[in-house]
Amino acid sequence: MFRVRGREPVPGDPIGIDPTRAAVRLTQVTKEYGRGPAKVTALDDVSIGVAAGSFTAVMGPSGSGKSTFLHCAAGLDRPTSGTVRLGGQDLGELNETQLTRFRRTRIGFVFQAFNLLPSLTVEQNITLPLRLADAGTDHDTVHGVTAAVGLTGLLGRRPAELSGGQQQRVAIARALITRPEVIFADEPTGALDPDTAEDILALLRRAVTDLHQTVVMVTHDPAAAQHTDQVVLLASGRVVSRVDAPSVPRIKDAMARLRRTR
Ligand SMILES: Nc1ncnc2c1ncn2[C@@H]1O[C@H](COP(=O)(O)OP(=O)(O)OP(=O)(O)O)[C@@H](O)[C@H]1O
Repeated sequence: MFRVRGREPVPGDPIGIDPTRAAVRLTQVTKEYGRGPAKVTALDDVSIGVAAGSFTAVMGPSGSGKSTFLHCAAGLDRPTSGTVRLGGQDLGELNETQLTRFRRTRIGFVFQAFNLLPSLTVEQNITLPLRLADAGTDHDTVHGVTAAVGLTGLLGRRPAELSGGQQQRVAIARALITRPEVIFADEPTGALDPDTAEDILALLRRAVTDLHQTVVMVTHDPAAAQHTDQVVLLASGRVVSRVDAPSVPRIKDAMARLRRTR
């Protein structure tokens, strides 16, 4: 992701990634909250590309802009300036209705709190994005996805009848069902015990490796981030560092270096 090896960024092409390989591409994105003395620059001129079929972790200290990055990249919020392209679509060109439809059909979301609808069965939760998009629910696709996430046999249950790890599997299946351009995951293992968290991260890894999905995950946890292909470190709203082929020691080292320079 980001820079093709050996290629330096050039003016007008701040990212240096082959655009045909970018699933998400932010160009000079700034996000400000408030005005005047109360103004906060949560993202500060961020240019970054995420290659299709990659697994990326976004890390950084509290308040560094991780959630804002995720919200802007996923079309949940609009940048103050700059452009976000997802699957070739400039999100700034879409009105609110179009953007909502785009999110439903082209983007998958996985949250720490699972965000399942309690009154729906597992199967109904998983197929909800298809029904919201007026798309047909093909039986083979539903069963393929539920088997891939290990939920076979649980389709008739309701979320309250599942463990936390099983609920997160439902959320991941729901994110996968539309085969989105990108799945954005916000602390997806934050509410899980370490063993269950490992299972969920392995599942996200398989979504990338076997199903060729693109996953962007915000996390505080180096143990979670080591499952990814690259870690992007944010500080004060800027991308300050990147760790390829991350391991826990390499991530901790990069974070320690970041703390020393702040
Ligand atoms: N709606 C908002 N209004 C005003 N300021 C905001 C708003 N949302 C975020 N901020 C500010 O923007 C900055 C970045 O916040 P953000 O939530 O993106 O950081 P974060 O890295 O996700 O933090 P954390 O790890 O604590 O969740 C912070 O200074 C925060 O206070």
